[in-house]
Amino acid sequence: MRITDVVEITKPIASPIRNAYIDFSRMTASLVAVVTDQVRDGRRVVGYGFNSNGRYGQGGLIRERFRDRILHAEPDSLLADTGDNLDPGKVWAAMMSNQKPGGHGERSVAVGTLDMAIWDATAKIAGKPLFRLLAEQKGVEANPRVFVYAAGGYYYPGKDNSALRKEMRSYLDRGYTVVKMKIGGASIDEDRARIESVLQEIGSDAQLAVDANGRFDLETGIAYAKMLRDYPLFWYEEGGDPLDYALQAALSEFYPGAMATGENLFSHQDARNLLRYGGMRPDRDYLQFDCALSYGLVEYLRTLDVLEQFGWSPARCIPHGGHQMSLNIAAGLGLGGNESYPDLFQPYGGFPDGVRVQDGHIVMPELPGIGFEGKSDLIRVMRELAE
Ligand SMILES: O=C([O-])CC(=O)C(=O)O
Ligand SMILES: [Mg+2]
Repeated sequence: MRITDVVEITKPIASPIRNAYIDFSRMTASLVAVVTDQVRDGRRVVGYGFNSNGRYGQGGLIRERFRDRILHAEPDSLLADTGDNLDPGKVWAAMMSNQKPGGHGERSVAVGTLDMAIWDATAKIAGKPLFRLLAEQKGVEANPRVFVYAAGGYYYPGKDNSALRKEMRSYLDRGYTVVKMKIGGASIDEDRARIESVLQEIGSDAQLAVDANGRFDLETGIAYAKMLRDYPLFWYEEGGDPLDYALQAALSEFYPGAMATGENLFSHQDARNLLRYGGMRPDRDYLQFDCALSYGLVEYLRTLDVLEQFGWSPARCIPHGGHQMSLNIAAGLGLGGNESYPDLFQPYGGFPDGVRVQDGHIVMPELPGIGFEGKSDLIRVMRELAE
């Protein structure tokens, strides 16, 4: 068997929203297809992938570098020892040949996008949902019921606190028990008023997480920590620059509640440095590494090994990104849950049709691969690319 083609298209996922750092008015994402010569249920096996929001499409890197490394590799060198399926680890090694270590830049997004498609193809060839395949490989029991929380609460032209409350209420109406909003894109007094307004709205029906998107310097991060600790929040996310581990450690001295970070760390080495130097607390904090931005699941498995080495449970991981790939990892390998953007970044995010959030959880359907075929608006754009 072999991979016969790798195709990429860069698609807009623009919206008028803004966090504390960027707006999404020109945001794009790469959609990729990895075409194989295999046929299952009368259809050619094609694996699909896309990168999460926030880092733009990676068409240049995918088309000019990584695609060729896959297609020029000796086909048998990409296969499992059984010879009847791909080995995602070997495809990963082919993509990363002749790459220096460190300085991860955005090549990790290009590789993560392709890696998603390779795992999709691999699980489809095996005829199983990816989460079942992962649990089997690891020798653990899969749990198809996954915690999800609703991320939104962006700054938006003309959006006042009543619109923010209405947005959060709509997430509760859709079954979520944790909601997230942005902070750091307004004054601290305004943000306090926004938080109080949302807390009043959700009452005891749900909990609130807040996300500063890495905006704060140490002084501002501490000022926010002191303000935020007045409230029973689910977590305080990404206060300062993602690579400033000393800042993260200092913030935790001022914030006794749960903190979350990691969506902008793109390698297991960066993850390890966060655990070494970031003062993160394994009994309460959350890690948000997103495989689609950070060299894919082959690398995420290394990151999970690092966690284990440092005494962290995979249950402390709730990845960024809101895609079905991380849902599979959560269900297969026991992560604590996954992000979800109920109203944003469609058709890429979200769940297969018919999956409903109940009591803050979804149940994974038994679809071969990642499950894209179960989401009609998504599989339509995927098939336009390669079938
Ligand atoms: O606004 C963004 O870039 C997305 C983000 O941080 C999140 O989902 O946690
Ligand atoms: Mg975030």
